[in-house]
Amino acid sequence: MGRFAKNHFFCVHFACYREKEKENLFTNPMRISRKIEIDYGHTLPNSFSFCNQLHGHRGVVVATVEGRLIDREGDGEEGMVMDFKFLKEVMVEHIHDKLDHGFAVWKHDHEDLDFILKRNSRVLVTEEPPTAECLAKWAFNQIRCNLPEGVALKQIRWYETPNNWAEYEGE
Ligand SMILES: Nc1nc2c(c(=O)[nH]1)N=C([C@H](O)[C@H](O)COP(=O)(O)OP(=O)(O)OP(=O)(O)O)CN2
Repeated sequence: MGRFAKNHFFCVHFACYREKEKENLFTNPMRISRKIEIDYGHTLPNSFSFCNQLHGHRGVVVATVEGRLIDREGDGEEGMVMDFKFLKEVMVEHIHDKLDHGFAVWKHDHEDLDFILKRNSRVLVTEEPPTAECLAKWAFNQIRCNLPEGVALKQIRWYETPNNWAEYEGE
């Protein structure tokens, strides 16, 4: 192949590659994550450690969602999976505002439940002991159905402490 032909071949292929890349940017799904912080109390009554005490955490919750980039020209969310601001609003309404400064208590922990229900107005009664695992699952189910069309929840990561966390990705 001559030099001109070679250059032409390269340019055509490069242009196609750039077009494809641009196309993929909007058609391949991408993931974004948002973090919120939450102060809550809990107790694990059957734990063999100090976790069986009534105690509190500053939890950190990270939601990861997946979707295709919005390509509607002029749209405020153009080039985004969804605006971080809207993801935060969903997390605040359905996770933070249900537990922040409240207490998570296991439904079978009758002794603590009786006391906490008398004492606190914000109580989350859990199906399982309120471990990081249980709360990650709860948070997942809280926001799963509250996301915009075309955006799927992929994971909730629940940090009980800076060193301990659980991840849940649905069933
Ligand atoms: N698998 C799980 N194990 C434990 C949970 C849990 O939710 N899931 N929870 C606890 C306790 O509630 C406690 O909050 C964790 O205590 P600890 O391990 O002491 O956490 P720290 O980050 O303070 O520990 P460092 O050793 O200082 O890092 C227990 N287990």
